[in-house]
This record gives sequence, C-alpha cells and structure tokens, in this order.
Amino acid sequence: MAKNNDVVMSVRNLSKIFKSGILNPEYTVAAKDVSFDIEKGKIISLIGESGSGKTTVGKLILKLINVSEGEIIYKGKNISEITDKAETKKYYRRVQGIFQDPFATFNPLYRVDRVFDMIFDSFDLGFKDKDKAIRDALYDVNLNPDRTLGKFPHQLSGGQLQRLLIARALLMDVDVLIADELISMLDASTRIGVLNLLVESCKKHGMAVIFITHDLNLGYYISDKSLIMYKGRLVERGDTKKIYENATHPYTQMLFEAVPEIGDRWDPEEEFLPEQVVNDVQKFYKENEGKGFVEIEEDHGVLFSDK
Ligand SMILES: Nc1ncnc2c1ncn2[C@@H]1O[C@H](COP(=O)(O)OP(=O)(O)OP(=O)(O)O)[C@@H](O)[C@H]1O
Repeated sequence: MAKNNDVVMSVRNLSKIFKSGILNPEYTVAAKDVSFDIEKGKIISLIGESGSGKTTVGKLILKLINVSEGEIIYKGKNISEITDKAETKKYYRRVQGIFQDPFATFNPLYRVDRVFDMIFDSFDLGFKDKDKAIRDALYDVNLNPDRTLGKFPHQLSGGQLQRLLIARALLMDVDVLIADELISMLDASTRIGVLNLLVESCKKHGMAVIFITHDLNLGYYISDKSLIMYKGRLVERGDTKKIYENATHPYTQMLFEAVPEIGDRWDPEEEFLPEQVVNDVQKFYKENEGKGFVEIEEDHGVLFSDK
C-alpha cells in the first residue's frame, strides 16, 4: 500500500454484510476485508463484474450505508465517527459521488445557475467573486457558461450534465470523487471527452478519483491504480500497469481473456463459463491455502487464498 504523504483516505479491512428479510433473514456479504489507500491526484479504477461489491465500496466511502466491519480513515478520523450535522456537511464538502444517471442527480425544476447558488449558500467556498469562480469551473470542463447557466437539466445532454457534476466537484475543491459507471450512459465520442476531462481535472486540482467500472479497457486507459473485485473480495490491487502486465489472480486473468479484440467475431461454440472461473478460483485458493493477500512486487498485491 502507499507509503507517502499523499494518502488522503485509507480503507482498512472494510466489510459490508446486508441483511434482508425479517422472519427468515438472508445475509449478503457484499464486501469483505477490503483495504486500499486513496492518494491525492490519482485515479483508481475499481473493476469487477456485476454484483462484485464495487458500488457498495463507493457507498461506504460516501457514508450512504454503514460499515459492518473495518474502517475508512479520512484526515486521521474514522468516518463512522462522523455523526453530527456540521461534521457530516464538512465531509461531504470534500468527498462526493457522481453516478451513472446524471439526470437523476439534478432537480428538474432548477436551472443550472440555481444548482451553483445552492452550493454557495451551503458552503463557504472561499471565492471573492462567485460568478467568476462558476464561469471558470465551467470553462474548465469545456462548457460555455452563457449557454449553460440558464438551462434546465432536460435542456442539456447526459455528457454535459456529467461535465457539470465534474465542474461542481472542482469548484468545491473535492478531495475524493467517487465516479460510479460515470460514462456508461454516454456515446463513444462523448465518453472519451468526459474521461480525458476527468483525468486532466484530477491531475490539475489534485483530486483523487475512484472510477467504478466493469470495463477493463477503460480502467487501463484512465487509472494510475487498479482494484479488482470478485465476489466482495479485493483479489488484485496496485499499480495499473503492473497488474495488466502480470495479472496473477485467476479472476483477473479471466477478465483479460474475456476482452474482445477489434475484429473478433462472436463464436457460439466458444461458451463463456462462469463456473469455470469459480472452479479456477477455488483451485487457486486451495493450492495457496494460508497465504492470504501477498504483495508479489512493489505496489502489486494478490489474494492467494481467502482463508
Ligand atoms: N441494500 C442491499 N440489500 C441487500 N443486498 C444488497 C444491497 N445492496 C447491494 N446488495 C448486494 O450486494 C452485492 C454487491 O452489490 P453492488 O451493488 O456493490 O455490486 P456492483 O459490483 O456495484 O454491481 P453492478 O456493477 O451491477 O452495479 C450484490 O450481491 C447485491 O445484490
């Protein structure tokens, strides 16, 4: 894990167990023993199949759900201990989320200028000239303030709304931004624009981003660090390039094999068998029983066994 002073948040042995039903409760282990550091100005991809626990980790960081076990340390404090209103507000000033559906994030009755006014009403952002600050943030995300501020959300495209959310994060000088399936609703050409913008903003403003995605290629394109999740466990963690060059956990290896290459055609004979992956992972854990999570090289760790 990171050893430098740039760590803004540390996630330690984080677990989340959901309980559903009252008479015959069912328990889902959505995340188990997840640990990683979030560093200033770095993009971390959180990659895994549907149901692997990615959004759960994002929601735990955003304090939208309670931690079952473990800690999230921000500025020396366990965020579970942040309970009073003023402290919670302070936390949300610096730690924010952008979700898949930008339309659901905005109040359809509020014009964009009102969205920004509300931020300034709620927080002391320390700007002398509020209008200039808003215009600068909009220019930063390639939005024309004159064409944006008077508009209602439905008059803007999904990509423009997502850029607006990035502008809001920049204006608030956010430390950690959780971007959950940020671009999945956008078309290919808009996607690259939003992604590039996110990377540039992150580097320029020192904002850390957790980029949650199913897409291994996107993860590689965008991130400095990668976290691979499988069934609630963090199975591979570290420097993106190292993971991609030396994928070691069988689930990560499967993800690479499953990426179609340009020009590949679908072959109905070649069936994708999730059971095969489950078997491979079980075999791997059995062969390596007792090893647990091991750093196999600097900034590259692998879960060799789950016990
Ligand atoms: N509120 C909840 N109550 C019960 N189970 C839940 C709840 N939220 C999530 N889960 C379960 O926790 C597991 C992890 O869900 P999560 O949403 O974190 O996965 P994900 O990797 O983000 O998936 P996706 O990519 O489909 O969004 C799943 O099995 C899911 O059904």
